[in-house]
Amino acid sequence: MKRKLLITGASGVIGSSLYRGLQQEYDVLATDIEADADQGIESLDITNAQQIKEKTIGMDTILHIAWQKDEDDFLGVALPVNVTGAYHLFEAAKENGVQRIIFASSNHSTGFYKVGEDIDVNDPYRPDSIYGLSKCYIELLGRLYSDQHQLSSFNIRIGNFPGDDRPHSERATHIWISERDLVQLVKCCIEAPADRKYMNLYGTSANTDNYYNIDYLAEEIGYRPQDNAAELLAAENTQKEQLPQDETAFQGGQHE
Ligand SMILES: NC(=O)c1ccc[n+]([C@@H]2O[C@H](COP(=O)([O-])OP(=O)(O)OC[C@H]3O[C@@H](n4cnc5c(N)ncnc54)[C@H](O)[C@@H]3O)[C@@H](O)[C@H]2O)c1
Ligand SMILES: O=C(O)[C@H]1O[C@@H](O)[C@H](O)[C@@H](O)[C@@H]1O
Repeated sequence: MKRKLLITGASGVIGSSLYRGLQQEYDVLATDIEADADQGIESLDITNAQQIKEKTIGMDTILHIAWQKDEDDFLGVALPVNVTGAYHLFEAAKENGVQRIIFASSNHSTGFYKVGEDIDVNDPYRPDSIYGLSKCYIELLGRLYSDQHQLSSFNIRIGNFPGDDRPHSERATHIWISERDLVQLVKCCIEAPADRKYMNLYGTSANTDNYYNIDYLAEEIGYRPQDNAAELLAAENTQKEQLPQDETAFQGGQHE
């Protein structure tokens, strides 16, 4: 029987790619705040605890992608929508015996490390914004629920996924992830053994000069990225120098 997968934020840039890429293999319930009957996307607002309780019944895995763009407005958006929504989701998952939540976290949870600094996925958080900080909070919500309850929690710190499958800045070439690599990575997270209770990982393609070491993911969860931003640019004769440069010294750079 196919695994039952709930996707939140399925109409967005990342959500729609993942919905497309995963719907053959899994029994997907695709949701977003805006329903889209033509695409098979049902309405689910992550701030509505009751709706979340209903939609998580019988699910094996939740792919939590929904996010209201917050422009670093903690009190107005990040806290009441994104943080609160994640809390409702973890609570409902616990009550309904969901096995794993995979959360679309971000490189901005550690974006204040300097360019050139080698960082490991277990290094301390260094959010570069209120946005990044709320990602840290939700990652730790996952840590708590995995330690305290039967829930497994995976946080993918996604690099840069612009939607047209190519990097648009010099900075992006260090953290870019292609659509097929992201789909593969999420499948690896879904299929990782059930006793793997908690995992943080960076989600990028196999970019030359990647900011993060992701090689160990091949052995740990079977992730073997096929794409590389530098090779893609070389194939189309674009030099990195021709792309917009980021003057900040921090890995999180400008919010693109
Ligand atoms: N695109 C990237 O480069 C990137 C990188 C790192 C992390 N992320 C994370 O991935 C996720 C998706 O990013 P995206 O680029 O696809 O953004 P997006 O804005 O295209 O998608 C977000 C989706 O969430 C939905 N949404 C908003 N409020 C909602 C609510 N209250 N309830 C349910 N759904 C709601 C929106 O309608 C939208 O379809 C976000 O959590 C983002 O932080 C994205
Ligand atoms: O760092 C980046 O490029 C990306 O980071 C993600 O967290 C944001 O959701 C996305 O809008 C940015 O483009």
